[in-house]
Amino acid sequence: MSKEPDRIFAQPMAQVPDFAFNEDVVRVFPDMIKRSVPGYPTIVENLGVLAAQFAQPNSVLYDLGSSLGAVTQALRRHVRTDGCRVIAVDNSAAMVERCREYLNGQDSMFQELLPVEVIEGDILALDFKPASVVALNFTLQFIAPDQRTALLSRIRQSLLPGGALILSEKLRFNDAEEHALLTDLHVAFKRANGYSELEIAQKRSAIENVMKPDSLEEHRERLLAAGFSKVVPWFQCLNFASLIALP
Ligand SMILES: C[S@@+](CC[C@H](N)C(=O)[O-])C[C@H]1O[C@@H](n2cnc3c(N)ncnc32)[C@H](O)[C@@H]1O
Ligand SMILES: O=C(O)C(=O)C[C@]1(C(=O)O)C=C[C@@H](O)C=C1
Repeated sequence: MSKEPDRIFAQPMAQVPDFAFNEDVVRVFPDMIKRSVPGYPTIVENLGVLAAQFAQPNSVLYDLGSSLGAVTQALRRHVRTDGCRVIAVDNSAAMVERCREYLNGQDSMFQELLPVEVIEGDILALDFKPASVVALNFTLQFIAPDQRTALLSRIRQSLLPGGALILSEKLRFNDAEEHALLTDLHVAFKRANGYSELEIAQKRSAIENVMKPDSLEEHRERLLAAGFSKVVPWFQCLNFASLIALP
């Protein structure tokens, strides 16, 4: 994986453009996401551990909004179920190209990994195959809010008995004091990881139009409305959380 440090927002910008998963972001993405999302390495590795418990023989494991394939690689490290294959989907051409390179690297280092297909495409237009594990790792927050229930319903329809959706998201909080505290602590986390006040402020304006976090309550209600029967949070670090949703 690229070790290039994220300096995308380090210089003052006259106008901060909306955040996009372009070439510049792809180059620094491993560094950016690790320094921006508290608990990210723990979530990714354990997503593989969880997936191994839900994987059903001869089914598909989806990594939706796969970026550079960190989740796909974790699925391939942990899932040993017969006949499973991974389908990773992302609509950023730059991400998909680099993701394929990294997965070729994983294939050359390890034997007997699950087969994987990386699709460049919109997850809203995906024709889902019967799946036992679907991972949405910090992807739903970038989907237009009015499209989210329909997407989750389609995922629910594709899930086999015994399977699970694993959904990780940045959260907002309905309680203003809780929201302010966890937002401040997230800023402290970024500062501790070497981001300047300018970088933090410019990144905030870049993502505010494109990334719309929901509260835990909204996630729970929407997942139930989409047909899931049970929603179990398994991880939270500051304002970032991951949930298991059972069909
Ligand atoms: C924060 S990143 C996901 C990080 C990744 N899952 C990981 O764990 O490293 C969000 C990704 O979702 C992708 N994305 C956003 N909207 C999408 C859509 N409609 N269809 C497919 N991919 C999408 C972006 O291109 C981006 O790569
Ligand atoms: O909230 C922030 O400041 C973030 O940087 C979060 C976040 C994310 O949650 O996906 C936003 C964009 C990048 O993909 C990396 C991290």
